Amino acid sequence: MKVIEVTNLHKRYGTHVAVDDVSFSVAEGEIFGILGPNGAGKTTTVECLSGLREPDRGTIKIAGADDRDSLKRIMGVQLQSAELPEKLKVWEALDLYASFYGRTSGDLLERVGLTEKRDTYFGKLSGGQKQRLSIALALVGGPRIAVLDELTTGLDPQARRDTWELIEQVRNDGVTIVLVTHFMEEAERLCDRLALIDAGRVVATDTPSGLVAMVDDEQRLRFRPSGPFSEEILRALPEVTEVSRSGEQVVVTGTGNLPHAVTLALAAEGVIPTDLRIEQATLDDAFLALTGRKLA
Ligand SMILES: Nc1ncnc2c1ncn2[C@@H]1O[C@H](COP(=O)(O)OP(=O)(O)OP(=O)(O)O)[C@@H](O)[C@H]1O
Repeated sequence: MKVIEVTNLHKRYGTHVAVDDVSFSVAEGEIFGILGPNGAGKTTTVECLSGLREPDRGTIKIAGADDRDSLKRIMGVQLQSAELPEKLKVWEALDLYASFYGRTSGDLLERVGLTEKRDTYFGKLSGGQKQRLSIALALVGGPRIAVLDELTTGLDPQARRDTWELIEQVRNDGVTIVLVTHFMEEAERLCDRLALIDAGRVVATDTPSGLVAMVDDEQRLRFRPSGPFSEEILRALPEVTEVSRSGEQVVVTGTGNLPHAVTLALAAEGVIPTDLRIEQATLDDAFLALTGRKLA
């Protein structure tokens, strides 16, 4: 079932078109990503989605939300770099937000792993803890949909991974998630489907693997052979398009079930591919092919 349907969304700031004819839909229970470089129009899109900005044109349908009040109940929003007063304690922030919805914060602190920080000032939290709190604040109204904007920007790799796990837990609890990001790795790891957006336009919408396959299903294998062999045995395989050497390493490019075909052919010669690495095209490659630009 579709819970969000955006059709031909358009938003200008003065003469600058920030969002140009954007359409996508989000199914219940999905983590739907909006991935694109800085300035692509991602934040403007989700601000329109959450009723914080009025679009110039286009329609936005949120299942069950016919007015602003019902939208507020259905959708929880965490906006980019939302700051709280330094001297607000974690529990005070949660209670304050809960009061907006006439609710209590329940076990949210525990769910986001901040129980021990309940009496800590916002200003004393680490980047990752601030982000955990902002997820808790987006969830405090018990929403069916959570919109999370650039959640892991500025976090170290461990804090980023912890936040990803938390987002997955939230989804497992039945919340549909719209995730704005400019990190390819984050989109690949978390999103069921995503819209690639560039200069205000959606350039493609699909699963991460579908987007990559759209561009290129070529893979590259790198390995060190355990002994000498003739490269011709690999060139003869229908899966292989190219074989080259880089020092001691053999690099094989091809399609289909390339790892299986190559290891089998080598095994027949008594050769083991050691330090075997498989490199596949990434979302970055897909973005580059679709827009002529790199994501990062
Ligand atoms: N309030 C505003 N007034 C004027 N221009 C704006 C405003 N907000 C955004 N813009 C411009 O609109 C374009 C889209 O901005 P938006 O913040 O939606 O992009 P984004 O993809 O979220 O980028 P980022 O990842 O950098 O936040 C940018 O060129 C930005 O400079």
